[in-house]
Amino acid sequence: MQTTLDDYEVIETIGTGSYGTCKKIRRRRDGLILVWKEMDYGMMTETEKQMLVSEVNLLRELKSPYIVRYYDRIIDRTNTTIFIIMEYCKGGDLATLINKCKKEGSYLDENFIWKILIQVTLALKECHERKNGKAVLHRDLKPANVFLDTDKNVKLGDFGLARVLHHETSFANTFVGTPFYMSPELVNNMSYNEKSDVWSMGCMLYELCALRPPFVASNQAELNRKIRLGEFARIPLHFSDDLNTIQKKMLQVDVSKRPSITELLAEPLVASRLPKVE
Ligand SMILES: CN(C)CCCNS(=O)(=O)c1cccc(Nc2nc(OCC3CCCCC3)c3[nH]cnc3n2)c1
Repeated sequence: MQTTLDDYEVIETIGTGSYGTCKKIRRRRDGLILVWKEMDYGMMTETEKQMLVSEVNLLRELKSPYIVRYYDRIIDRTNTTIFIIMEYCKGGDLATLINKCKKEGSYLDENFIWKILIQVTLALKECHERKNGKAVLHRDLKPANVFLDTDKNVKLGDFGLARVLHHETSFANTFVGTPFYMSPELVNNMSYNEKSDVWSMGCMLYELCALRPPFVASNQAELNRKIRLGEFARIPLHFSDDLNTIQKKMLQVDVSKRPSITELLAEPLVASRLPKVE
């Protein structure tokens, strides 16, 4: 049934993303804690609004324990705002966790990093499997978009929203952060594909270990050059050769040599760590 804003009570603002504000809310009827993301569609063209509607409809279909659960959407026409209601992830995002480790001068636990790798890969598998012919590519995989629940299980968030925002006219597109995770094919203006998400995941895995991205530069041209070259130092020696091996496979500049999600899940180092299907 269609819910209204009155069915929820705002607890606090969690933060502001590239598309709008994220608030922690409580569903009045049962006290369930959720979040909503407010997006002002007032400035969007008809095409962008259509894209937003289709992205939200795709979000509804993504059902995986490793993807932030979509609950509902409320459209407030008077303020041209759409509220997308989703599962609240108590553990926060990985960007916050990485910054905490940097400050403390400590590394993340290797087993925790493997767990993140496995769960993000399973989340992407769910998305890449064609949903009635449409694969949902994340396009904006980064630590700030990976959340943790109470048991420190991964919850991939903000799916699809990235695509709406990468549309030329959208305001957000002009002020997004440095694209450290941009794949070589994107740098070379080729099309984004499923293996581009694997590249971004390789960059994220590197950053979880080294507490900095594999390619760093002070400007876009320099960053593009480094990404095209694809050279980076080994992850810290603190981490195993196994983790280093799998991480290097994901950062293959040549797309044909880079594993797909399915090939990644078949890698012995990964397959041996997959949750047993109950
Ligand atoms: C901007 N950073 C400093 C983060 C500040 C805020 N800390 S934090 O690490 O995200 C944090 C702290 C505690 C709980 C949660 N839970 C949470 N957050 C979401 O989005 C956060 C939002 C994403 C866009 C940018 C602003 C923040 C969710 N989306 C769907 N479920 C969500 N659950 C997040």
